[in-house]
Amino acid sequence: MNVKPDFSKHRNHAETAPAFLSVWGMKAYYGESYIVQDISFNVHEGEILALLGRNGAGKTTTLRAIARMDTPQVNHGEIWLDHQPLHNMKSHEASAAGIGLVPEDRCIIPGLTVEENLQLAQIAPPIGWSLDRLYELFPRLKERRRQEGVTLSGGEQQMLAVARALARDIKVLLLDEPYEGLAPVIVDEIEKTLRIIKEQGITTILVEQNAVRALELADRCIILDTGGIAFDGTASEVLENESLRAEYLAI
Ligand SMILES: Nc1ncnc2c1ncn2[C@@H]1O[C@H](COP(=O)(O)OP(=O)(O)OP(=O)(O)O)[C@@H](O)[C@H]1O
Repeated sequence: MNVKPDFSKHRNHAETAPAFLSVWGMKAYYGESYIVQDISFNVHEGEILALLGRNGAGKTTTLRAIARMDTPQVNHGEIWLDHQPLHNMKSHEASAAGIGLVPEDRCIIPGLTVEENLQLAQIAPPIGWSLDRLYELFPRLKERRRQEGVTLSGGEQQMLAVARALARDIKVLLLDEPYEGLAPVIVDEIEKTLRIIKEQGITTILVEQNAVRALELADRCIILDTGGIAFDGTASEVLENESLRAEYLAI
């Protein structure tokens, strides 16, 4: 008999803990396609949450919904950030409220230097870290500040994308596959930076295909499976649970 493991006992965190970022009953669609299917979860202030799951599980869609991008359409549920109702906001308002989305394609602006990319992020309030503070965190960006952003290496572009998010006054960093296509030594460097960002009190949601690396960094983990939450618990619970990893993460 093939008995499917039951991880549902882990699903109750969203109902019990006080939240900094809270997603409740969120349903997200691309046109007629029902992608994120009534999910609820909490993120606590200062923690790193790994949002994991197979290809197509709905991770990027969830990040985009929280950031209030034009797509997907969220037609049910609530999203609260530090007592502010994100579900009533457009993306620029969510950004002003403290959401910093770093998309998978990094979106470095062509024709602008590293420094101009950072300055552009600070053209309107709320302004976050100063250029000096950003360059202290990312010395490589300081070395290359006069270089056109799109000519940086993949790792450097990822650093620039994260720095650009921090250049605004954010409360939550949403990172979509920051390790994608990067050599392990560069992943080490970015991971180190994310630990420093955490020490500065910023809350992070990390979507990553490299589940082991993400779990080593994260405090908590949510696993999505076909648009629903299959697991909500600590990162170490996932690392220690072989059947859970095999079932949803293929690791
Ligand atoms: N713009 C879109 N229009 C229609 N369907 C979309 C769109 N973007 C994503 N989808 C669909 O939504 C589902 C979830 O996609 P999503 O990108 O959120 O998954 P994911 O978990 O981030 O996957 P991956 O790890 O492969 O990036 C997929 O079936 C995908 O084909």
